[in-house]
Amino acid sequence: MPVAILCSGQGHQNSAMFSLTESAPEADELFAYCANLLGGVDPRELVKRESIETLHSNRTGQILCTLQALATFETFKSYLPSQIIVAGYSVGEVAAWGIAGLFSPKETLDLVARRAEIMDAESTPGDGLLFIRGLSRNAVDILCTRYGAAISIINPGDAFVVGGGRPALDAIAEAARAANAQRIAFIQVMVASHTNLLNKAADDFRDVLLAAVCSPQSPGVRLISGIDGTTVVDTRAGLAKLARQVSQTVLWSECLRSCVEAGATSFLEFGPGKALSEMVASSYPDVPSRSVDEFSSIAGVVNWIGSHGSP
Ligand SMILES: CC(C)(COP(=O)(O)OP(=O)(O)OC[C@H]1O[C@@H](n2cnc3c(N)ncnc32)[C@H](O)[C@@H]1OP(=O)(O)O)[C@@H](O)C(=O)NCCC(=O)NCCSC(=O)CC(=O)O
Repeated sequence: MPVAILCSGQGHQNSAMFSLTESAPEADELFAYCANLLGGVDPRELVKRESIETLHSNRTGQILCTLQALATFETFKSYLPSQIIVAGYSVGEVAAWGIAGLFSPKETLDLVARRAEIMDAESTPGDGLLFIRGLSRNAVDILCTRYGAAISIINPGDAFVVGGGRPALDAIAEAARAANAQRIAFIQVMVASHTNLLNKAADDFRDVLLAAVCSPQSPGVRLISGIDGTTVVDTRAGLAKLARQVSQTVLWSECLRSCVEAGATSFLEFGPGKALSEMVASSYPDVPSRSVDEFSSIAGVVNWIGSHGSP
């Protein structure tokens, strides 16, 4: 009974994001290592003392989200079934490669810090992401073309994330409202991820990835590629896609479909937040899905895994 692990993207960093893992001995080394990437401050302290804006700055946000996924995996990996599927949403895809064993946890954190720095170097203040639900793909494409933005992520159920500069996103939000979109929300992400504004960043990140130390994939793990929802079978081709996702649309609805077609009998989101597990609940109501963020104890997660993903 494979469990599909979903690694969250940026947008829901918060002061309590490490409340389950902060005392887990399995994750302690990772927190200590991460402090080196965060100006010497332990991330468990940092999330409590820094402003919400700082937690959502691009580099800090990418590192915190990746740490959350890796720390959660270290804490719960001995309870997971022998077969898992792993998919990452946006920056979560880098963490997914770490969970699949292709990068060590420390290498994964170093890579995500470089990814963020490279993206920041190609970004303009005001760049960001806008969520729109309730318009067709065609209607969103027309708005993007008209105002100079692009679809960053395709979620299930006529839900899209659009990326671009702030003036373009403001104009699209207004036009989407006029077109009676059901939900329009700015996401707390400071880069126009997965759009052609980051073409150069994708090229630069490819060079970083190809120079990284990559190990064979862990047995029993199926890793899903974000830009097309296919299973990674060839590491070099997969790395090229991991780089391209920086400037290319993420087909998240395809990723979820692939997980289900590969036999996922439950989904566990590693957080922060529960947006991905809620998307699963809407699209695949018969498949149990939860986020680790919804549990108040390690034992609660272990019990859930035990009843939804036996070996
Ligand atoms: C943007 C969001 C906050 C929007 O979520 P919301 O819940 O507010 O909005 P929603 O439209 O999904 O849901 C609103 C209500 O509508 C319901 N609802 C959802 N889909 C529906 C459908 N198809 N039909 C009818 N109702 C529906 C929901 O259950 C919910 O009900 P009810 O109100 O009853 O609950 C969320 O999608 C989110 O957190 N996404 C993750 C953040 C993200 O996209 N990050 C980008 C990462 S980029 C990144 O990481 C950059 C990088 O580094 O590369």
